[in-house]
Amino acid sequence: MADQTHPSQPADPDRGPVRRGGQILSGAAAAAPTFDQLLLDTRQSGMTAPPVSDVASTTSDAWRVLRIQAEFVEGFGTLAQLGPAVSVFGSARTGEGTDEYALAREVGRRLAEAGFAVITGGGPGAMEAANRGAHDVGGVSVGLGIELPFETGLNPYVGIGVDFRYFFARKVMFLKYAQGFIVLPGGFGTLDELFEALTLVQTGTVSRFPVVLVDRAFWGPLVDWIRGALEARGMISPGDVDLLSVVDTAEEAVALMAAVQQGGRA
Ligand SMILES: CC(C)=CCNc1ncnc2c1ncn2[C@@H]1O[C@H](COP(=O)(O)O)[C@@H](O)[C@H]1O
Repeated sequence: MADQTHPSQPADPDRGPVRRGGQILSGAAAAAPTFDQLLLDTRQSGMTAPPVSDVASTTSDAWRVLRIQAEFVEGFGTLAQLGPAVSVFGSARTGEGTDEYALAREVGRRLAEAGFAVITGGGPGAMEAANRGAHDVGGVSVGLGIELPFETGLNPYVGIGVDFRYFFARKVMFLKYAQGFIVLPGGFGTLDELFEALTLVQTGTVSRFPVVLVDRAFWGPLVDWIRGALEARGMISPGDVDLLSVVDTAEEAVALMAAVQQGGRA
């Protein structure tokens, strides 16, 4: 079978310690699958899907629902009192010292200065920078961490942190406790978070929810493709693309959030 190992997901069981659920794990414990893998990755060797008749495995999937439920309870409990907040997404690989990092940090700072809590995925890169910006000015800095098969952990600028085992539970929190999304340049994870929000706004599941893309040069080709392919071929309605705002600066992005918060158009 072809090696499908992702460069950022070392499969070596002898790798160094990893941090999961607030614990430092090493050796066999570090190599053990995450809860999300056990639930979803039934094709990987050692985690084969049970035959339908395997009552014990089927029951264990059912029991997993209780753990999932506990995750929602913890998230709701921690975030219920947050006040106005904006979720900021962007690449986990954005390096300190780059323009993208500075932009994310400025977004975090300006959001905090405007009275918003800053919610991120709690990881490195743009997430760290946005948390850091909020932290710089004494703002509320939230990290919703995710257990991953390789080393991760909440960045040091997270003030309120919740560690999730299931991606889907964590995604509910990004939406439920935010007044809008600011999306910085990023990869698959960022696109996933962006398109989930857009689908919910498009279908009217959430309303008055601004989705702001920062960096025209980066996002412009995607917006052009949405217009030229999705809209042109009738896959979305005319005007759906306007659910996205595209700006170049942190100042513009935060001003849009503040305007919607004060009763303007999303
Ligand atoms: C160096 C590395 C890959 C670390 C991964 N550590 C992570 N920690 C927390 N959230 C993450 C991580 N990777 C991806 N995400 C989620 O996916 C988005 C970034 O994914 P990407 O780098 O654009 O695709 C983030 O907004 C975050 O919610």
